[in-house]
Amino acid sequence: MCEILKTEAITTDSLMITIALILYSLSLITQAGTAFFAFLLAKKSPSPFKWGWIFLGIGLFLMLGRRISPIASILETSHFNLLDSILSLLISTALLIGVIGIHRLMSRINSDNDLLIALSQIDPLTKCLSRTESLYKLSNEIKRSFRSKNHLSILEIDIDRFKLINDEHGHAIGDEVLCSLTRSIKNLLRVNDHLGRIGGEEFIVILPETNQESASIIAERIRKEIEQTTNFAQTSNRPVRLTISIGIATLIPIDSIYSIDSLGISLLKQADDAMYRAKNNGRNQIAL
Ligand SMILES: Nc1nc2c(ncn2[C@@H]2O[C@H](COP(=O)(O)OP(=O)(O)OP(=O)(O)O)[C@@H](O)[C@H]2O)c(=O)[nH]1
Repeated sequence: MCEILKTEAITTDSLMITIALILYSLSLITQAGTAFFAFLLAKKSPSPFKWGWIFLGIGLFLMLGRRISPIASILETSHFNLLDSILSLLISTALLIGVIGIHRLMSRINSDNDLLIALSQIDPLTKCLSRTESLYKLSNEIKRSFRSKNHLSILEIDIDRFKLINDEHGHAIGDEVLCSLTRSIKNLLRVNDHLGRIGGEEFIVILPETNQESASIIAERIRKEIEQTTNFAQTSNRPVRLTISIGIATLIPIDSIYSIDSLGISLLKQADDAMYRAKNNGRNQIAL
């Protein structure tokens, strides 16, 4: 009888030892996997986050000793603590879930960030460049013009009597007209040119490596195309036609005492003054 009880106790003990060993091993594998995952994320992440992941990975890696020592102790002495093995697995699992959670949160923040950057660069209605991005592109092109010693031209385009279009057809049709006009202008530009909306019905075209003569030819081509288009609003029951006035300004890249920002502002002012001259001379024309 005593012998049977002793055998049963030994069997139960071996089972418990096996369970504890399995739990500690699972905990070890989970934590090693988490450390490996953190190193993998470090490789893919940009600088500020990279170091966070590296230190987390190193911490998890060093803590593997805490998972290995109970396994070694059981194998050496057959002493085990079932509760500790359960806790060990719970801690490793919690660490893995935590790392996955932080990774998902950071991916979300990154994609929201990308969206915000895209929104600040693109005009939400017409999908051409926003005013901020247009001015940024302009200062970059001014720098490039000085480096390459090539002329740079800009066009300021303003729709003539756009208020009348809004009043006659409604604001929604007015918005459709702005979108169609953007598409029409884009179709006439080269891939290196930039088109941006800098005001309600005011656009800028940045023409790199373009002198005043070429800029006038491009401006006239755009003006003519818009004048000849028979309808800018497909959803309107009456066709919407329009004309535009264009002011042209050209930068000649000779040594200047002015900063890039002042040159950009002055170029915009020249184009704006030219555009108002075109308006004052009767609209539907280009002016230098
Ligand atoms: N539909 C629509 N209209 C806009 C938008 N932004 C500005 N506008 C309108 O554009 C019109 C601009 O009017 P004005 O500045 O008087 O100029 P205009 O009527 O085009 O006349 P000129 O420029 O002198 O030829 C206003 O009626 C604004 O409400 C927009 O995003 N959508």
